[in-house]
Amino acid sequence: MLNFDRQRFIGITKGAVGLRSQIEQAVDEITKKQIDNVFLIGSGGTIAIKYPFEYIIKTHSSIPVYAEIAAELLVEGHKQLTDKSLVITSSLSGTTQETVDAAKFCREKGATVIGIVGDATTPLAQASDYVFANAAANDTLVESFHLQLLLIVLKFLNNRGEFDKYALFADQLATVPESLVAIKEKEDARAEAFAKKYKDEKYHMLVGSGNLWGWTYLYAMCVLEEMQWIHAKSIHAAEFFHGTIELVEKDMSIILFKGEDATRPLMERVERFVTQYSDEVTIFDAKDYALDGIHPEFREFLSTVTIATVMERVSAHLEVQRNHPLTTRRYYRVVKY
Ligand SMILES: O=P(O)(O)OC[C@H]1O[C@](O)(CO)[C@@H](O)[C@@H]1O
Repeated sequence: MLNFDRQRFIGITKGAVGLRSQIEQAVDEITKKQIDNVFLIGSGGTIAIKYPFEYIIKTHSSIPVYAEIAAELLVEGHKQLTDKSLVITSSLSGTTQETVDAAKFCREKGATVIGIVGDATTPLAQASDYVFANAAANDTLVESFHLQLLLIVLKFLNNRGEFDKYALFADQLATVPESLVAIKEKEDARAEAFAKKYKDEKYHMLVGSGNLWGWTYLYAMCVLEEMQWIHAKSIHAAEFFHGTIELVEKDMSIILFKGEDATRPLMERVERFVTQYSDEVTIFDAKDYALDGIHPEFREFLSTVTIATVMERVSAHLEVQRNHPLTTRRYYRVVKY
């Protein structure tokens, strides 16, 4: 496969699931603190990868959960943030200033801070009470962070008596790295065809919901806009009919990310509409991807990793077809703002 190193990918994803015992030990300690609420904090891609966990906690637990953008939290504060809050934050570089500052702010309030990083010596790690480190890069960060977050969040719900199948789930998670490679292999030709067809497309609408809303926001902003300089809008399937609908044209590129959670009918409603009025609808459906070691009832938790692993193939081909490296920036960390 184009620009893909199997061994590196397996090493990173196995590194994430291999943190299981460290995560369980930390979560057991944290649970003893009688946590009242959970804050999921990040910036850009790292808040986007938290949104599925806001969804998972809302739909599986009675504990209040808040997904907060780091810079916004810093200026407005949060009355629910206390010494009984569990804060989960992440930064691959460990140096994104507003994320690091938000972790420090939460710690000053007495909250317990978990930091997920690529390197345990970075500022976010130093600002956290519990650190999970797994080296990754932009092409693997969603898989790495999502797998760790699944272990953290579902173990926490297990300790609260809200997810009794955690041990089985965590055992089965170990099979995911190999499945993801097989999914990439299956989808690579389709990803290449998409990149060839849409390399000069000026605008894409991306629609997602539930577990995949964060991914939809991430792919539009952090990949198409940031890494490819292509205009893109992320639209929640439930909101599609409340505005965006009026822009649909026969030649409008519309990308649908379909997951396997309770919100799937919202995506099906959008699909029925857009396939009638646009000839350029591309569907990436988590249901199409085999996860042999995973019990069907756990599949909804993995939509983000399967879709992200496929879209990494799309990004790899877009970069080549458009002759625009995914790493090129003209402003981000280049100029001051
Ligand atoms: O994970 P880090 O190193 O904090 O980087 C966050 C940055 O990376 C991105 O997620 C993608 O480049 C941006 O949206 C965000 O600003």
